[in-house]
Amino acid sequence: MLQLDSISKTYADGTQALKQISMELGTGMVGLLGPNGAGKSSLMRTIATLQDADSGLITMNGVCVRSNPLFLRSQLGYLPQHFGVYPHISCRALLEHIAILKGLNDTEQRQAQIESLLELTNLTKVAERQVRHFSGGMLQRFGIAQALLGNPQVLILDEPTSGLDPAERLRLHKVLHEVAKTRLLLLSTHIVEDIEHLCANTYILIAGEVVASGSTDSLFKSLDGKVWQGAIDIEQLPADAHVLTENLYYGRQVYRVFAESQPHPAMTPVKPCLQDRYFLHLNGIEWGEC
Ligand SMILES: Nc1ncnc2c1ncn2[C@@H]1O[C@H](COP(=O)(O)OP(=O)(O)OP(=O)(O)O)[C@@H](O)[C@H]1O
Repeated sequence: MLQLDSISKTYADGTQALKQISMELGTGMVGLLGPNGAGKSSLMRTIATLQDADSGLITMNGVCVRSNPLFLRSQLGYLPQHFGVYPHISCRALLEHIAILKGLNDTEQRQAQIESLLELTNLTKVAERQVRHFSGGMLQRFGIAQALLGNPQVLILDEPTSGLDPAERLRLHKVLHEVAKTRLLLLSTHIVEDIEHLCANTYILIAGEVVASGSTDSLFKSLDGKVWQGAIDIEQLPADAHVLTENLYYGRQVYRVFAESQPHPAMTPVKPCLQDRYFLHLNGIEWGEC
């Protein structure tokens, strides 16, 4: 549906935010996982046609998006990382206002769509409340409802779960899962659990580059037999063993380590997870299969 070929972007101050990004995106939820400053928002804004790339190709169903931005915009819903709302207006009235701006002119159809989006995002009961009284999670669900007005085939969400408490995050996950059944949903996040819960396919973006991509489970299953865990003195690790993460469990420092064979007698093999693969790249660990 949406294809990116070697997209690059350098800002006026010389920051190279995107380096030769290529992606093939079909229906369903696709995760874009990366740390702060990786280029996620730059990529989202570029795909959403809010800024142009310096080079490369973006096509939507075969149509060149960089030269026909309106073609994608007419099928696009976008929720930026930070979005503003008119605070002194009810949720329903604001959706109505945005729907009209989006050109939903048929009153009956517009209202039916608003009702179904309120339902989908669990906002029906609070629809008459002013959005300024909304919690962070409600505000994000409102953001998704407004992005879905007009039934776009592509939905881009930039870090929608940032700052939400665990219960709100799970509530939002349910909404996103539902929404992605019938469209492409590109989800940018630095939260590994978001991707684990939601995305069948993932791109890992670090310093403007896609360093890994594929089905989410294949990304970490390839580390099978190479991840070890234990509370050891890391000075005793051999040179070809690399610390992925260190965690405290009840005051004890426990390391997860990447190594082709058992790096220390006190380390046991553990099932790899997406976080292991993510930290492999974040820590700049060289591995032949990356
Ligand atoms: N308008 C801009 N002008 C100059 N540099 C920019 C601009 N926007 C982003 N950058 C820089 O580009 C790089 C990528 O930033 P971007 O916001 O795309 O990353 P991100 O992965 O979304 O990070 P975060 O999660 O912190 O928002 C960073 O070094 C950032 O400082």
